[in-house]
Amino acid sequence: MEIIALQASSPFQVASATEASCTFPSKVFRDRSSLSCSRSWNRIPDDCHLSVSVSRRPQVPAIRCSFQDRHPDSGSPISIDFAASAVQVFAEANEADQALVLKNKGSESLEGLKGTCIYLIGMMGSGKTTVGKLLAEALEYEFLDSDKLIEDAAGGMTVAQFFKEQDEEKFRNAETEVLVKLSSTGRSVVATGGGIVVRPLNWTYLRQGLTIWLNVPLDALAERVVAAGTHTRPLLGDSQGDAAVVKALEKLKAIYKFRAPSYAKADVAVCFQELVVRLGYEHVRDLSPMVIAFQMLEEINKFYKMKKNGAAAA
Ligand SMILES: Nc1ncnc2c1ncn2[C@@H]1O[C@H](COP(=O)(O)OP(=O)(O)O)[C@@H](O)[C@H]1O
Ligand SMILES: O=C(O)C1=C[C@@H](OP(=O)(O)O)[C@@H](O)[C@H](O)C1
Repeated sequence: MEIIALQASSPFQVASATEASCTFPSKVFRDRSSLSCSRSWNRIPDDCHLSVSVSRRPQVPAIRCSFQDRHPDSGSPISIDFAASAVQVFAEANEADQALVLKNKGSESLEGLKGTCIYLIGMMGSGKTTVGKLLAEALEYEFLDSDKLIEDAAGGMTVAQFFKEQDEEKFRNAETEVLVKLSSTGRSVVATGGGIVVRPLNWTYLRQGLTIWLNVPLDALAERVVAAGTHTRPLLGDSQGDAAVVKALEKLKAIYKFRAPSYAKADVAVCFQELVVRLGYEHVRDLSPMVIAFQMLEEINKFYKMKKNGAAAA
């Protein structure tokens, strides 16, 4: 049997509970880490369609399956091993299984975290609050929202009122004060305000916890914040009507340009665009909060594993 490294392959797609398929080579498999191919052949026919049976066990971090057939041209035997990444398996599981897996995964992460606070950072609308709540539940951590803590400290004044009646500088001072208090706590997932990263002083406190950046494409953010109403996010102004998404996107672009290097300082990042490609989805809106929370836990575990290996090697 001729064995040649596979050059082009496609996203591994789970079609149903028991069927998965992979079509060569019309689509390019972009995430090589989640596909391993033990054997291949020298010319892959354009229309070669491979079907495999998959054991669906979401509790298992990754599934492997193998496929055996004959090469359509030469008739020689072929054998291919696939491995789907953990998030691919998770994304295909039903909600009840996902809840269970998230809980198990959360328990696994506790060993590395050792009670460390988690600070979620990212642009406004990136899902820090939505996903943060799920993450806190999985870890049995407390969920806190820095905007909410600022509002409470200001006697219930909303963030939007704060910007209107005082100014951004005073809001940022209040934000730092909240962060100072938070830095002496543990076992919390904190959804921070999108602008917390710009003050270098804030990093002194953020660094006492684990920072996770939710890296979401700006066009998806613009859609979300307009759907939620831009009046709640004073830096975007009040964009309404047909051009609202376009206007919000322009503002987000300007803000992001300035902040991107600060977000990139996070210990861990979850890149939504990468996740979309890996899962073979069309759009960021296809990523459920559960899938994002799962991927966060994956990244947290990876981070502490690398840290442990680094310490052992030193
Ligand atoms: N994965 C997601 N899928 C769909 N909608 C989402 C997702 N994450 C967040 N949202 C929606 O986007 C808006 C902003 O989310 P939120 O969690 O408040 O962001 P942040 O706290 O980062 O500002 C909310 O209306 C929320 O329901
Ligand atoms: O990006 C920012 O500067 C801000 C984001 C908001 O929080 P969210 O990121 O939770 O929307 C809030 O703190 C305030 O409107 C300022």
